[in-house]
Formats: sequence, C-alpha cells, structure tokens
Amino acid sequence: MVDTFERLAQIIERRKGADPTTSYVAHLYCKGGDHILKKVGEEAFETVLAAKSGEREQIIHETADLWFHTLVMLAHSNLHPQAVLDELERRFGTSGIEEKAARNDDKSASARRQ
Ligand SMILES: N=c1c2ncn([C@@H]3O[C@H](COP(=O)(O)OP(=O)(O)OP(=O)(O)O)[C@@H](O)[C@H]3O)c2ncn1[C@@H]1O[C@H](COP(=O)(O)O)[C@@H](O)[C@H]1O
Repeated sequence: MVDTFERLAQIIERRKGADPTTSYVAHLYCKGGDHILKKVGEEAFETVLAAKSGEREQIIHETADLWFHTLVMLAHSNLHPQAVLDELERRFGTSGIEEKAARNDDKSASARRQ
C-alpha cells in the first residue's frame, strides 16, 4: 500500500517542469496552487456524495481521485507523503478523544495565562 504512494509520489515529483499538454499533473502545476486546492475540495465533495450513495465502485473511484489530488497538493507544497504517514504512525495508541481533551486543556491553560 505504502509502495503505491511512493511510486505515485515519484511520478508526481518528476512531472514538475513537464509538458502540461501531455501530462495532467504538469497541467495542475501550471494552473497553480489555488487550482490544485480547488480540485482537492471538489474531489472531497465528490467523495462525500459517493459515500452517501453507498455505491462501492463510486466510493473507490472518488476516493482514488481525492488521494491522487491530495498527493499533488503535497508535492506542490514540497512535502512527501511519508511525512503524513509518519504523523499517522506517531498517532498510533493515542485515542482521538484523549488527544482532543489534551488540546482543550492546553487552550484553557493558555487563556488563563492571558
Ligand atoms: N492517478 C492519477 C489520476 N487520478 C485521476 N486523474 C485525473 O484527474 C482528473 C480528474 O477528473 P475531473 O473530471 O475532476 O477533472 P477534469 O475536468 O478532467 O480536469 P480539470 O480541467 O477540472 O482540472 C482526470 O483527468 C483524471 O484522469 C489522474 N491523473 C493521473 N494519475 C496518475 O498520475 C500519473 C501521471 O499522469 P500524467 O501527469 O497525466 O502523465 C499517471 O500515470 C497516474 O498514475
């Protein structure tokens, strides 16, 4: 699974400076950061609609589009997907409920100091 991200990240990186008339990734880079973010937003919305529809093939297709455009967004931000995978690794064993409570405690302490 991780190997797929790695392969795709390498291809996406190599597309920097490629011909936008023959490469969709290069076309996205040429359109710029705002366009890439717009595509991520659109694909996220389409993924939500697919999940609501409950159609398996649609969910897989739209999630693949979302992950792909997210990888382009990371590359455009000069980030490798490994950084995100490392963050997910770091979170193993930490409940989301506990993490949120710790964040709220930090906010309260900071508000009291001000
Ligand atoms: N995984 C993908 C991938 N997933 C989705 N897409 C493209 O993403 C686009 C999303 O479709 P939309 O209908 O939302 O967008 P659109 O209207 O076609 O495009 P816009 O004008 O709105 O940007 C389609 O053109 C898909 O073909 C992808 N394009 C490329 N890849 C990978 O990237 C590699 C490099 O691609 P190129 O840069 O095109 O060589 C490919 O070999 C693939 O491995």
